[in-house]
Amino acid sequence: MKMMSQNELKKLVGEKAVAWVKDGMTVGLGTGSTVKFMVDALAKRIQEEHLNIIGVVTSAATEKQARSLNIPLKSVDDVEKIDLTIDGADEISDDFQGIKGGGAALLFEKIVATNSRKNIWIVDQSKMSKKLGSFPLPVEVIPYGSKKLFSKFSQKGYAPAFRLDDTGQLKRTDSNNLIIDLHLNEINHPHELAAYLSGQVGVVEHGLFLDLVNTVIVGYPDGPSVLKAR
Ligand SMILES: O=C(CO)[C@H](O)[C@H](O)COP(=O)(O)O
Repeated sequence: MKMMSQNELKKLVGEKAVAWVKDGMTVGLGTGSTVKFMVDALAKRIQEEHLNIIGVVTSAATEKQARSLNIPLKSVDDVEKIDLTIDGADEISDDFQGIKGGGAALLFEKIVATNSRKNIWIVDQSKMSKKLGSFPLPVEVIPYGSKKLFSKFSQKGYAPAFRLDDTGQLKRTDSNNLIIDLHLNEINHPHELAAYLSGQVGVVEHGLFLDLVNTVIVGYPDGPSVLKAR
């Protein structure tokens, strides 16, 4: 069998996922390289099948792509409901908990996901793991007081690192916040950690997406596998 590259696996699941989109739906559009394939495939379906779809984006990057493909868009605040959100993920555990935010879009992604009736994650096989924690956990923080939060995380043994952009400057999110990545290796109690992080003043959001996903589409070299989470 021909080995498929990671990119080919991402394309496979991106194209597969748009089969869940039905005419008339409001669809949350995630962020990242896998979602990019999905948005391309969705635009193609909208055009070829004359579908009436409203997209709700989760980042400036996805907005730019969707607009360039003429996908009609609305803000999360201007739609009554989101039928379905299709997004990528950085790590998914056996029990379908997730880490997201590798693309620094976790805040809008979580707002859209928690306002969606159904959430589908699309990933290549490398994102699946037994237990969460091998992917550094992104925490979005406001700049003021961020060094204090950093010290707290350090004292707790979370091995924090401020995320940098391509030019070596502190990475700014779409909301002009900063990202602290926590190098945890293993997350044994994700709900407890999520509650702790949410309780810290200055933390805007964290990348633990718990009890949120309904369906995961995983790209394997012999084809996509559809897993029902809840
Ligand atoms: O959470 C995200 C962005 O904040 C992405 O969904 C996640 O990083 C996966 O990205 P990719 O499809 O490029 O691997």
